[in-house]
Amino acid sequence: MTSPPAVRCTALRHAFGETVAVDGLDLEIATGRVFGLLGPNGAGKTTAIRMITTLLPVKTGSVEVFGLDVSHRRMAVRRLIGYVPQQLSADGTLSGRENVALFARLFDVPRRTRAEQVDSALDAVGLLKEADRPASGYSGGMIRRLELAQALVSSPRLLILDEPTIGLDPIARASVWERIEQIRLETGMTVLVTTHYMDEAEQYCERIALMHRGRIRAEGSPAELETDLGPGSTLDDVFRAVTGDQLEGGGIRDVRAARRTARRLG
Ligand SMILES: Nc1ncnc2c1ncn2[C@@H]1O[C@H](COP(=O)(O)OP(=O)(O)OP(=O)(O)O)[C@@H](O)[C@H]1O
Repeated sequence: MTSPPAVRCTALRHAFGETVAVDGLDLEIATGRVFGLLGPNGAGKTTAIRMITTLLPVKTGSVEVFGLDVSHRRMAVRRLIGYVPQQLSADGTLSGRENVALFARLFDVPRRTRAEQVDSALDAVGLLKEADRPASGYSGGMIRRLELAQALVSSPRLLILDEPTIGLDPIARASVWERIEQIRLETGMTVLVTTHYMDEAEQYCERIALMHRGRIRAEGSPAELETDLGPGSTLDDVFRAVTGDQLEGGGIRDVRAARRTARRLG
C-alpha cells in the first residue's frame, strides 16, 4: 500500500460572510517535498493553511494530513505539524531558549528530552550562541529563524511557513532558506511554504501551485510551468498569465510588507 500524501485537500471551500476565500481547492502535496503555494494578496493561501493546520474548521470539502482527516483527528494532526504564521509568534521579553522551550511544552515534547530538543532546534537554525539573549534584541532574520526553531522543536513531519521571508533583506532571506533546506535534507520533512518572491519559489521549491481567487490555477515544477507557457518564459510571466495584472498593483503589497515588518520588529 502506498503511503498517503503529506497534504490532500479535496473540494475545499471557506467563506467569510460574502467573501469566498477558498473556492473548491484541490491540492496534493507529496511527502518530502518543498512545496510552494503562490498567489496574489487575497488569493486564499492563509485561509487554506489555517484549515490544514486545524486552526479554522473545515465546513465544506475535506483536508487530510498524512491520511488523517483534520476534522476528526485534530490533535493527532497538530502533533504532526510545525507552523510559522505570518504574525509574530516569538515573545521579545523572553530569551531565544525560553521561547523555544515554551513551544516545547505547548507541543508536549517529553520532559526527559525537552532541553536536548530545544538546543537541537536552536542549533539547527544557527541560534545556539545567542540563545540566552532576549529576543527583543534579535534582528528580523534572527527572529524568523527563532520562529523556525519554535516550529521545529516538536520534530514535525510537516513544516508550514506562511511568508517566512517577508520584509527581510536578501542576506537574511537566503539564511532562512538555507536553514530550511538543511533541516529538510537531514529530516526528510515535508515543507509547505507561501511566498510572494518568485526568485525564492524558483530556487527553493520543487513544486509550485499558483492560487488565484480561492483555487489552484496552475501547478508543476518551476521549469514545467515556465516551459508550458512558452519559450523564454519566467515564473513572473506564469504568475501574470494566471492572475491577470495582479502583480502590477504591487504597491499595496510593498506597503503592507513594510508595515508588517515594522510591526514585527517594533
Ligand atoms: N478573518 C477574516 N474575516 C473576513 N475576511 C477574511 C478573513 N481572513 C481572510 N479574509 C478574506 O479572505 C480572502 C482570502 O484571504 P487570505 O488571507 O486567505 O489570502 P492570502 O492569499 O493569504 O493573502 P495574503 O497574500 O495577503 O496573505 C481575502 O479577501 C480576505 O480579505
